[in-house]
Amino acid sequence: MILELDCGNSFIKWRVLDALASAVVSEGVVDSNHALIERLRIITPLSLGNCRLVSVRTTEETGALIELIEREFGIAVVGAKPAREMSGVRNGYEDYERLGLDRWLAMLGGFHLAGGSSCLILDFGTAVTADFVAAGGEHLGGFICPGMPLMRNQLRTHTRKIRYGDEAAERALSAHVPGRTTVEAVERGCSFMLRGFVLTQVELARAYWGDDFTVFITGGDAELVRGVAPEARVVPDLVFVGLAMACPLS
Ligand SMILES: Nc1ncnc2c1ncn2[C@@H]1O[C@H](COP(=O)(O)OP(=O)(O)O)[C@@H](O)[C@H]1O
Ligand SMILES: CC(C)(COP(=O)(O)O)[C@@H](O)C(=O)NCCC(=O)O
Ligand SMILES: [K+]
Repeated sequence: MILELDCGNSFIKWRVLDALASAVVSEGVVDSNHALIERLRIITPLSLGNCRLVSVRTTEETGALIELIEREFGIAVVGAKPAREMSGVRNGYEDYERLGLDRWLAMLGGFHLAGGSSCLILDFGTAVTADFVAAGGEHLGGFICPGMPLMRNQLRTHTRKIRYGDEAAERALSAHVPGRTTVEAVERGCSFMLRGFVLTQVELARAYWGDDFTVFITGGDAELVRGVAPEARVVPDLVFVGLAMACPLS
């Protein structure tokens, strides 16, 4: 079996594939290395052969996780590395190593799923990112802005009177009418910021490519913007699609 990990700034997304990498055996989201190990230990039968991962965390943090997995399961861990060019996509950053690896893999995955035509990749995690890949594979660059967790936490930390818990936040997002409580006003307001971001990015893609492009939406908060661009493909495992391309096993 193959263990796949996507280590973002807030959460570790994990999944276990069967030995042929043809089916997902188990998957989930955890908030710490410890929770990951605990969660994996209860999968039976578990016979991991190898592990591939992508991380946007520090070298130290990523190294510690790799060491932990190697020790715990006795398997080799392969980490995705930055590249100037891969699978037909050319990294557009002035310094290609500075581009977030999660963005890079989502681009590889998106370009592949789009069959090599132009695509716009939107990722709604701790941060929100947009990346533009033209037909032919040239990465034009992208945008980074705060995601839902950062926006709501900024309001909670930098104002005196915006205070609410996670459960109220979740309830508030069941509708999009103007809020009549603080939690509704903030959660729905931030959600509209994300939705507005989708629209402006799609507008920019249209200016470049007319109607000839595919929009991909991924990341933990993808559901908040689903439906804003009805033509968009919501692909929760887009980073994993790219991870398999960047780190083939065997
Ligand atoms: N099952 C889930 N577990 C944890 N967070 C989730 C889940 N589903 C949606 N989310 C939301 O996803 C966001 C984090 O997205 P994610 O892509 O995991 O971020 P990152 O890659 O930066 O760690 C948070 O706002 C969180 O509330
Ligand atoms: C932009 C990001 C913070 C997004 O991380 P995430 O929200 O997925 O945790 C990450 O891709 C990153 O650290 N990138 C390096 C900076 C850059 O891409 O320019
Ligand atoms: K991410």
